[in-house]
Amino acid sequence: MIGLSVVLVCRCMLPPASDWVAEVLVGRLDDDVSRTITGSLLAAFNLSTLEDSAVQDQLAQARGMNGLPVPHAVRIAAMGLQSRLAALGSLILVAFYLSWWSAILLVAALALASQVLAAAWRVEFRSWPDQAEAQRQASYFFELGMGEAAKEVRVFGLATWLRESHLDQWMQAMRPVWHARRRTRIRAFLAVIPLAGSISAVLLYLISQVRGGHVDIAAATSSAAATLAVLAALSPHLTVLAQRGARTLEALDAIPESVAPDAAAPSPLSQLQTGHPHTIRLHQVSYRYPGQDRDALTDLDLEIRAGESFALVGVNGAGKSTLVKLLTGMISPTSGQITIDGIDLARLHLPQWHTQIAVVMQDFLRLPLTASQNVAIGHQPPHDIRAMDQVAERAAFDGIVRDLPNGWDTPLDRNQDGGTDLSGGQWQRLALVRALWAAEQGASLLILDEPAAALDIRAEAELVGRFLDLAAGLTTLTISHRFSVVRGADRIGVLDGGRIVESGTHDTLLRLDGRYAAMFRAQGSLYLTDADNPPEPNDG
Ligand SMILES: Nc1ncnc2c1ncn2[C@@H]1O[C@H](COP(=O)(O)OP(=O)(O)OP(=O)(O)O)[C@@H](O)[C@H]1O
Repeated sequence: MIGLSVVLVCRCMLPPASDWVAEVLVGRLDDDVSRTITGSLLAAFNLSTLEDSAVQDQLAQARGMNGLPVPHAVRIAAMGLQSRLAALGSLILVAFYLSWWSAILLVAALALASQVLAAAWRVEFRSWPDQAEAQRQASYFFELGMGEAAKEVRVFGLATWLRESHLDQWMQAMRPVWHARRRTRIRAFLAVIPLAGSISAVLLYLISQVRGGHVDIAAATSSAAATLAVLAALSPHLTVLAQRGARTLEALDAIPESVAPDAAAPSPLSQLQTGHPHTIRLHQVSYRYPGQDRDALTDLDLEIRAGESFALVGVNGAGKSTLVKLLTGMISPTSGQITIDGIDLARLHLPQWHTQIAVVMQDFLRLPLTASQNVAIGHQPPHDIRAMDQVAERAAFDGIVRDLPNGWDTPLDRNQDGGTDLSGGQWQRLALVRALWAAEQGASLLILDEPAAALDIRAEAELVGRFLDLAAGLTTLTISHRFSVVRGADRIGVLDGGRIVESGTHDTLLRLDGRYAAMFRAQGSLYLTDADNPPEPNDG
């Protein structure tokens, strides 16, 4: 009797106890999972790793897209454990009140049904990982319509196309799963027949025992309830799901290695001398994006001298932004070498290199933070806001700050209390102020990649000119399609077919009458048709 009481008490206590343990574990795992995924992603300096579709699939698996998120798996494992222990309790009751052979028959039938059903579930789950790409695509189409492209999608009437593309990818992902599900349902149905037969046989035996007076009514009631409760233990999907969770855990474990192999600093690291402008050399540098069949840059030789303002021009797709990504260490050359003051960039500690760079990209950051935080991002915030005022004044941003409801402390985000937004051109000015602020903090290489394309041509030329004056003495790399912006640089390089095909001052290149001169004339002739924009080429 004591043994039985223990079994009953354990059965009652088990669910809350295992739920509690599971929740404690889930709390810890949730934290670990998000730290591993976001931590690894943010630690990855190499953008090509993040763009790699194999890494994308692995990330999707680690998030549980094709299996089960790890925390859910823990809850499911706890439920599986509960149902097994509950079944064990029921079987002990059957063995005690009725007969050992009844319990053994139920165990055998339960094990058989569980095996067959688990195999059926496995077939279905095996079809999931192959669908990672299609599922990602489906989510992409959905998010495109909801996120940054929401305006264009609607204006261009792309909603139907997006919906159909989303559905198409989703069906492509789900069809094999549904097919596997249909195939396994019949097997699952057949698997429960022996179990149902065994339960019926035990119940019939129980009735015969009651009629024969061998079992009293209390024992009969307990046995009947326990026999039927065995069915509740038939939960093989819980086991299989928990196993899927274990696979998710494996994918999660592999992430730091595959996403951010570059996060571990190369050894031995070289120390860059700071406090002066740097000379950058590219020696026979080639770069090919993963999965592409041709180079974006080929055997590129280039020297940007310390303190020089260098400008790069080239048609769309010539490789200008790729060069910026290489110089900032976001991608590594497929072959060749980049050196900074003679030190291989691959051997520099990237965070240290980044303190030396101020960059204004085409798609620069717009953060939902205050104006001053947006300027100081990545560098020291001002101890005294007057220092930032001075930088803003030099970049003609002071008027914009004055017009903000709360000056530098205004959140540049309409969703926040007292927040506002800037126009595209004002944001670009802010990005330039950010670069100047970085220079104040010690950055000595300024990279401007189409720095003010949202401004009109005169405002851009005026702003970039002013910016380059302020940055005099630092090494600057300016990329622009506008000749009014690049013509003032110490040296201009023309990038074509992945190589620098011409370089020199504006005047030298015009005299050369090559690619630069042709592009300059072409742009000039366009402006000649616009009475509001004075022609520039003739005065070069
Ligand atoms: N993430 C990427 N994956 C694959 N190919 C890419 C990727 N980014 C750029 N490319 C390709 O590399 C080449 C160089 O692109 P890049 O963006 O460097 O040109 P760009 O000179 O900056 O062009 P633009 O003037 O239009 O900004 C192009 O052929 C482009 O299609």
